[in-house]
Order: sequence, then C-alpha cells, then structure tokens
Amino acid sequence: MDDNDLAVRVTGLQKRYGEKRAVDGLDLAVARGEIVAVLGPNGAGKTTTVEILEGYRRRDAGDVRVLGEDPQTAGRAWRSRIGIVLQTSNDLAEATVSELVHHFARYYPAPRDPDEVIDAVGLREKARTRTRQLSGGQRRRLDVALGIVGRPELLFLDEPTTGFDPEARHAFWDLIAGLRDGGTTIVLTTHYLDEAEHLADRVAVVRSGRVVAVDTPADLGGRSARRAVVRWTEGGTHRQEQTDSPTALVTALATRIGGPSGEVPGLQVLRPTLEDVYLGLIADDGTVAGTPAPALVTTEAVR
Ligand SMILES: Nc1ncnc2c1ncn2[C@@H]1O[C@H](COP(=O)(O)OP(=O)(O)OP(=O)(O)O)[C@@H](O)[C@H]1O
Repeated sequence: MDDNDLAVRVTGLQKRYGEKRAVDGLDLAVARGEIVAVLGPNGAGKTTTVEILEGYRRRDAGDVRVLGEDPQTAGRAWRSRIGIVLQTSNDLAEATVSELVHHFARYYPAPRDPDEVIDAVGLREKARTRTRQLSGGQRRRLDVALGIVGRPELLFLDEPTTGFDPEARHAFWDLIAGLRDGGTTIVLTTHYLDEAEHLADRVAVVRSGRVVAVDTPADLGGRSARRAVVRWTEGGTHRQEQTDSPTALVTALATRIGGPSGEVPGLQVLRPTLEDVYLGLIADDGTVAGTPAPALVTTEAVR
C-alpha cells in the first residue's frame, strides 16, 4: 500500500521500560478510512504503542508515521488532525457538557459544530448537566464528543465501552460506525471480542509486544484456525471430524448413514468464534489454534 493511503505505518517499533521490553518489534499499517481494533492480553504493549502513535511517549527504535509525520517531532497542526478519547478524568467536573464541548472546540482550526456533536453522542438532554452528575456511560459519550469535536482524520479510542450496558454499547457502536462512514480512520483498543467483530475492518492481535496476527475478523488466524468440526452419532458412538469442507462431509454422511430421510443422528457443525481464534493466538505455548479444542467451539446447528 502506498504511504499516502496509510493513516498509520509502524515498522520495527521497540520500547523498553528498564529491562522490560514492552514493545518488541511491532509492525502495523492502518489504511485511511478503516477501523482497526488492537487486541491483546493485559500487558501486551497496546497502550504503550498507542501512546507512541499519539506522540505521548518516545520510542527506543523503529519507524513510526502517523498521518505522514513522526509523532515525536510533529507539531500543533498535526495534533489538531488527531482525536484522542482517553479514559475519563475528573478535572473539569463542575463544567456542563455544553460548556466543555464548546470549550474544546475552540482549540481546533475547523471544529464540528459543538451542539451537533452533543446530539450525535446522544447527550442533548444532558447538555446543561454538570459532568460530575453524569453516569459512567454518559461520561464516556462526553469523552467521545471531546475526541471528535475537532473533526479528526484519525481517532484513537481506548477501551471505549468499558462499563456500558448492552443498549449503550450498541448505541455507541452506531456512533462509531457513523464516524467511519464519514471517513474517519479509527484505531480502537478493546478487550471485547464482540466489539472488535462488530466494528473493526481488521483486527491486530498483540502479544508480548508484537503483532502476531492481523486480518479481518472473519479471516483472523488463517484457514486452519477456522476449520469446522462436524459431529455426529454412528453405531451408538459419538464421532467428530475437523474439515475445511463441512458441507461435503455432511453430504457424504447423509448418504452413508442418513437412511431414507437423509437425517444424520446427532449432527452438529461447529465453527470457532473470533474469541476461540483469539485465545489460540495468545496462548502461552504459541499454537496458532490449529485445532480448536472442542470446548472452545460454539455450536451452530445445521438446518
Ligand atoms: N511507565 C511504565 N513503566 C514501567 N513499565 C511500564 C510502564 N508502562 C507500561 N509498563 C509495562 O509495559 C508492559 C506493557 O504495558 P501496556 O500498558 O502497554 O500494556 P497493555 O497491552 O496496554 O495492557 P492493558 O490491556 O492491561 O491495558 C507491561 O508489562 C507494563 O507493566
């Protein structure tokens, strides 16, 4: 991909804290206009990486380009093109929602209309409420409002829906999808696999300071990690087989043991979920989920 098509390009990134290699040769490219979810266990190096991309931390080695510039040396104009949604702070608890969003808008050369932003995050009813009186989910929406009011080309979202109820989470996902449709590039860190699956065009899995897999949610882990398991009962015993072509296997079973009705006793086709594949990728022994353990496979009944 041409560098002009990339919002983020990271090669060979390294960062140590003392003896600890927090980031250890990390490579990542994010195309303009896509949502990339960065997943990984606690301590994998996600926050360190994102803070380096945001220009808040210095790296020890590697090359980093964010919107074409090195975050370590980029200036104010660059910063105004980036939106950052951090975990909430309570510094401005006495200000109202409306005051805060209008205040932050003034920092940017071409901000969005603050009142439209308040509407977009679903806080119109709370515009005159002091921020200390907001619920956790409403606070998070305000954080997002502050992150997007500057009309960023690139938005960083750090675990945006932690603590949300399911309804608020879905509303938030719609909001993020709307931003993407408007052309905003988004880098999202999350611990929720369903969130990554729902929002992300691609998922990058970080383990021990490196990206160990990056792909669409549907293809992550490669073909072998996605193989289906077909289960059935034959001659009174449970049988199972892992296969790339479950339809062909089921057809063969129906012919062989299906009897006149074609029904195969106890038939199930099981496919690994994104979570199964993810757990395989971050497993300590490094197996890339070649054979998903049956316990990790969710049931998908064949109709
Ligand atoms: N300021 C620091 N000083 C020393 N060690 C640090 C510092 N910040 C992070 N680390 C260590 O670096 C490693 C990576 O941390 P980081 O916060 O980047 O991980 P993470 O993937 O964001 O984890 P989490 O999912 O828990 O947020 C961890 O082992 C952490 O303890």
